[in-house]
Amino acid sequence: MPARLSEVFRAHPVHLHDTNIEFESVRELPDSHAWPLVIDYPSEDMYDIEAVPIIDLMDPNATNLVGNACERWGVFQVTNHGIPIGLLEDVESEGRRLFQLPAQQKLKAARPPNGISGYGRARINAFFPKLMWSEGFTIVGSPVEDARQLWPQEYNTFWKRIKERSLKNESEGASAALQLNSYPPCPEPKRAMGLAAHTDSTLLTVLYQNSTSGLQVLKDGVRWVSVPPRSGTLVVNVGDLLHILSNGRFLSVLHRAVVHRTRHRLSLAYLYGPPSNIQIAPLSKLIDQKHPPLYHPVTWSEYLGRKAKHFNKALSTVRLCGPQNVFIDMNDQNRMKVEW
Ligand SMILES: C=C1C[C@]23C[C@@]1(O)CC[C@H]2[C@@]12CCC[C@@](C)(C(=O)O1)[C@H]2[C@@H]3C(=O)O
Ligand SMILES: O=C(O)CCC(=O)C(=O)O
Ligand SMILES: [Fe+2]
Repeated sequence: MPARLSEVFRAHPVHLHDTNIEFESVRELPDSHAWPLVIDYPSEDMYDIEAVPIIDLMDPNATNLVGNACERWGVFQVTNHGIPIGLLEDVESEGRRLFQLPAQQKLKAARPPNGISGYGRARINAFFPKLMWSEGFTIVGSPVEDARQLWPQEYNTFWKRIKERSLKNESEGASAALQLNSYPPCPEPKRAMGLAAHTDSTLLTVLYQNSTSGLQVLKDGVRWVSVPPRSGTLVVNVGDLLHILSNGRFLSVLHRAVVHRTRHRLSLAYLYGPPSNIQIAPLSKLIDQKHPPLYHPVTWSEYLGRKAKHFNKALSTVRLCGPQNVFIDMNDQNRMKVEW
């Protein structure tokens, strides 16, 4: 089994870069990118009855609020998080500069089929018959070599800003990936998909979105709820590893990104997990006779391998047999939620 994140996909190559389009110049949605009509596409006259909780991290009750949000939603937004907005805007503008490059230039830093870092489509494209209306750039470790390919003359600006401001590396006790996502304007947004429904494999994902909406989360398995951007606010998603660590008490949230007719959306996802070779198992203090462990121990590396093979069914592949007192978790018919 690979120990480092960068080695995970050697055994799970995906070939995704053979048909690339210049999104900005396309006037009609090509058949390759035409999905069935998007249900719950956000509309001006539709408002959500329930909204994703917004939590002020300086609130004395913040810990409880976070716990409740993780149990009910698997997602919440935070204010007063201490991350300077200027830092996020700097990374956003570097991302914008990258995605504005001509396709041929970006492809010089293409993520190899068996690699983790670089430019390209989200790996999850491999599980769908249609292509997504987005492009991404994944950074694990230093992006210096990719930056050298993208901007041979002045690669320093990009990698210094990204490295100094946003990445922790594996030697500092955690693993993380930074994912820059770009969703160009789309001629037929209701028939396109920016990023299809998925859960993240992380412990937590911290997401910054520019001023254009697009992120939606599935609530109670029945409706897509939009998470509109609010200045200075970050979105936090519960990932599959936290779902396992909490023995199913916290829900990894199914989410997707829809696209817009005229607006270009950018998001930055900080995908945070444990050191890649540390085993994650349900916490012993959550286990008793009424609550037996529901998941096998698994490392992030192993889990990413399962995700690469089974995609949204990965969580059920590490599932042990269920307890007596369960009901089907509406967020995903492949898994179950425990009654607490
Ligand atoms: C560490 C990782 C999590 C991730 C795969 C990756 O290697 C880097 C990109 C991450 C991302 C972002 C978009 C959605 C996602 C499912 C994908 O295909 O790439 C996630 C992966 C994940 O959380 O499993
Ligand atoms: O762009 C978004 O809002 C979602 C991005 C996302 O889900 C991801 O990068 O994993
Ligand atoms: Fe995600």
